[in-house]
Amino acid sequence: MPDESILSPETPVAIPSLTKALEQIRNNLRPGQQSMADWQGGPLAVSAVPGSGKSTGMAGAAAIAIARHQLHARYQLIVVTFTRSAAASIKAKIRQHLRDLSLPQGGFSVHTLHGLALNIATRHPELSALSLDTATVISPNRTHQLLRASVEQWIAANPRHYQKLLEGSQFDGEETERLRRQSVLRTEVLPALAYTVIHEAKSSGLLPQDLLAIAQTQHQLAGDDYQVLTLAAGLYRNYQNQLRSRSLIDYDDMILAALRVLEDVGARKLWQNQVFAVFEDEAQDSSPLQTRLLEILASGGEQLNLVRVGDPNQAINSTFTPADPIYFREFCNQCQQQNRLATMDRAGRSSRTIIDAANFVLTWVNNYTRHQNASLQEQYPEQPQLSELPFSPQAIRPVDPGDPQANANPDLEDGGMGGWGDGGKVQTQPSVPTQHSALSTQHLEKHSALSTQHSVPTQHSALSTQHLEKHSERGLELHTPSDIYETVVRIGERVKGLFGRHPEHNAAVLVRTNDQGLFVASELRRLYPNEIDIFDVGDRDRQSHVPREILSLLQFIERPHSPDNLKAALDVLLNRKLIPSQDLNALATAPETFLYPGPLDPPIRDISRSARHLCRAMLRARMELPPYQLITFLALTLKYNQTELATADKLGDRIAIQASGESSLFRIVEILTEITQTEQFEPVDVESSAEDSPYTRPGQLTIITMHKAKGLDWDYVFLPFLQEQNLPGSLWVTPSAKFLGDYTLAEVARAQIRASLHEKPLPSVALAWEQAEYLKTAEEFRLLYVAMTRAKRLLWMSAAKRAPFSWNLANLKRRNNLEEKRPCPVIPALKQKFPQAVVF
Ligand SMILES: Nc1ncnc2c1ncn2[C@@H]1O[C@H](COP(=O)(O)OP(=O)(O)OP(=O)(O)O)[C@@H](O)[C@H]1O
Repeated sequence: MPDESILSPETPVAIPSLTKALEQIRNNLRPGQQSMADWQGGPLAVSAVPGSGKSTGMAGAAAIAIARHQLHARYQLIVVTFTRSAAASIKAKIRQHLRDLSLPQGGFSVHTLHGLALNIATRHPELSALSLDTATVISPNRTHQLLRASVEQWIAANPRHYQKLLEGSQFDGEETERLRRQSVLRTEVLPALAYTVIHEAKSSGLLPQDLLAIAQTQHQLAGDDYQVLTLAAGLYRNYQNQLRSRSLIDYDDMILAALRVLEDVGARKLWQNQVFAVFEDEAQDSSPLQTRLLEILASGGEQLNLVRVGDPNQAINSTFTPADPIYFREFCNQCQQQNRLATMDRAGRSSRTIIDAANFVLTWVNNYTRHQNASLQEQYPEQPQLSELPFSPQAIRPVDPGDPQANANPDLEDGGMGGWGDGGKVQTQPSVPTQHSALSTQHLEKHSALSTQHSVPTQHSALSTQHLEKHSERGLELHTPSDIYETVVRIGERVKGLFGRHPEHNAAVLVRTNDQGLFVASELRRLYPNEIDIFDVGDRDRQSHVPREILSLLQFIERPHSPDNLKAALDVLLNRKLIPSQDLNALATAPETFLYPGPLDPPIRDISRSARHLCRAMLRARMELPPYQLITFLALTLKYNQTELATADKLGDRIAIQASGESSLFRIVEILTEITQTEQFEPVDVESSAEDSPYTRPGQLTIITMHKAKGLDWDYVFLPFLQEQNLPGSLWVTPSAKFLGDYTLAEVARAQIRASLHEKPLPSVALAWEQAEYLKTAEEFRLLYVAMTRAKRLLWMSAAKRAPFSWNLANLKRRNNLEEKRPCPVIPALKQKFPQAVVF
């Protein structure tokens, strides 16, 4: 590439060494990535397949743009991505490039979309009507008090409409049934409707009155006996009033507040003058409103300096945000017309077989959906084309020889010993007779049906070893364990074998739900104590343990004479390993004797001394510290790590704002109780670079949901429990709410809002329900695709023959609620296409 395309002719100092260094960055990129590096201005869309190096390419392109345009702290490149961890990782990459180029670090900043919006909104409180000194950001869940209060207000103000809901599709007036229905409506159906609709409408920029206007354009939609959108608009209005009266804001408010700021000409100019361009990663996940924000920031000059990089096939947020993949596809189409679309279809992450399997699934699912679409079209001939296909037809291709990525498209080096054969070996030649091998042998014996069922045992292992030699080279395994317990044993054995040979590699089990993750983690810990290094991300995310633990301790210091409070506090200390194991009930039954014994009380046992000491220290702190400082004190007492301390601080700030000056311990406990009961209090992520990510450490088996796994990769990826019930699954009406009909109000409302946003006619209730189902199915298949494309060397997939309907851990431990389950429809198709990969 000639020098002048790296440093533009306007660049005043064309330093030869800098030019060379920039060229080197560019040369280390693939052709698709280079099109980002060559960007000089104007809009650019980059549609990229999984593993093609979007973030790597964007970091290189960002460094080149910063150097080329001599950006600095007052005229910056803004890089935006979806999650905090992705932001930390791309920031680290850009910093490294700038260090290599000996350039200052001020020419760029990296944000999440919400972080950027909050930044803009809080700098201009007078325009945004949002100030963090007076407002608190919340992310209410379905049972949040705000939603319940909005529902109650609506019921009180709309008795006739409510009566209609109570009557449902049929009602004989029986009193117990009426009470039951009331309870279902108040606690389940209406809060769910409010939760879904408020988020859908608000993040699309619709106000309650807009929703009402949409409802009123439509006179009597077929089947809309409950006037769902009118009802939803009422709930939304109440919610907004509640927020305002309590000085709270939610995440959607932040984007709206930032847009309000940018509507002001002066403020807009101020921001635009500081922004040279915006680079957006994961663009398929942005809602139209978020995109609007970026467009405004990027249009300070003569043209729109906006580079959007994404993969419409990895859009997995469309069922809970309005980030429908059609928006990014549209942007790509517009750019294509101006010859400003680049594609990146080469990817070096996965082995060829894994790439083949992912490509196969993409095509298969589109064909499968086309069929479904055709039959719906027959059912509803008057409606326009239902929806787009789940996937854009973009195939992943392995990289060309000479690619800059070392060891691209890596094969599985498994010594020909992989697969269930590792498990088989344990069965035939148990290693050291540890407690574990006894356990797993016992386990395997329980499952001996699995070997005898399929073939004579010896023949089976011979067969499978032979089999494995072939397919393990290929890096794809398709298992059909007899049930979910055997699934975990197969994973455990396989992981042990692989890590035994390659301790430098990493692995992950990707699950569809947190409950499944909890089950896998608990089974693996039981079967392989201290043998497999497990990192259960769900467990960490339940950092709701921070609010819960602090609450238990505060409740204790507020009412130390309550045996329940003392017991809960001691439980926390024991869980954190701050006191030795002992019978806590014995201590908790007589709090006073335990805490401040009189001269006649029997002496305390040595083992309980540290417990008494810690409890007394906490009670002393109550006397000596102002209430807000107690949270920090307790966090230190619990010896929290860095992330937990940061989370506790965030919690303290949040409570201080919400209590607005009323700083009694009683009030703090009250607020914290509400937070633990109704919110997912998000833990603080302490920044870590991609290389040092806690999710991908060598020798570690990470258990993580498919959603969270996005953007990450591992050498070995296990996808268990691919049952049709979970993937794609189907929308479901709880039996308790069936009196309203065979659909949920929330999904119908969402489909109607979406149709209106996409400027299509509002669908009837029956069709809205079908569309919601269609949307969900498409997204579930994209989720599977994301999960499959996380694997580098081994992709292990399984659909057990027997699985539970619900994944309640207590029931699963009793092993009595398994049912025959059909596999996800992709699995039989994959088996047919890749017979070598089938493991019996
Ligand atoms: N030009 C390159 N040179 C060397 N390695 C590269 C290059 N581009 C990408 N890689 C490597 O390829 C892998 C995938 O890259 P990256 O995570 O950026 O992909 P992605 O497109 O963002 O993936 P996904 O969308 O699936 O999350 C990483 O290990 C990265 O280091």
